[in-house]
Amino acid sequence: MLTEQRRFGGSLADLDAVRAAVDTPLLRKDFVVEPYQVVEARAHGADVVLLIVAALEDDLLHELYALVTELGMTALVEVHDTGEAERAVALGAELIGVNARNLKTLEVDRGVFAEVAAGIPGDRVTVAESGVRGPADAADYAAAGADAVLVGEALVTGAGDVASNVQAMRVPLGVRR
Ligand SMILES: O=C(O)c1ccccc1NCC(=O)[C@H](O)[C@H](O)COP(=O)(O)O
Repeated sequence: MLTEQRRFGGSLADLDAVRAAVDTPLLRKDFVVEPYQVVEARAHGADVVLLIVAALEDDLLHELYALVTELGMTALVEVHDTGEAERAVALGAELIGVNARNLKTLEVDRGVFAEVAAGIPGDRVTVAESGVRGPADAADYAAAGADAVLVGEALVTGAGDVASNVQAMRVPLGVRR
């Protein structure tokens, strides 16, 4: 759930509404830079908190990661390049997202996933984030080694309803490298 309001129009109220509606694990997707945002995420029912390496000095990244873990949640540690991936790996992050969207320009370059994921050990769960337009992009990310994809826009702009769009993006295990 996007809770970032200024650039992406999300809110904690949206998180509350979805928490009330589903039992599945919920990600708070926001620019988390303060411990209180982690506590707030827990209070609003999130199970996973996004930590964006590019936005966090190492000390703060470690502090927030420890707090997420202490509160019984999981951190999705997001990276955009190989240097950031090294920091995520050194942190001990088990769930690492490679975001193909440049957060400054908002442009997407799907090729970034394969480049960056090459430096992430196989015992970490990798998430390919952004730029999935449909099942073919999900399959391409899987073939490049992604364990999961994070999809936003295509779920609501795709041909079917959200549930059938999600279903269509499920990739058979054999497609993974
Ligand atoms: O991408 C981020 O790191 C991010 C952080 C905080 C708020 C919003 C952020 N990105 C925008 C999105 O959530 C995108 O919709 C998401 O990356 C999915 O991309 P797409 O499937 O291309 O809509």
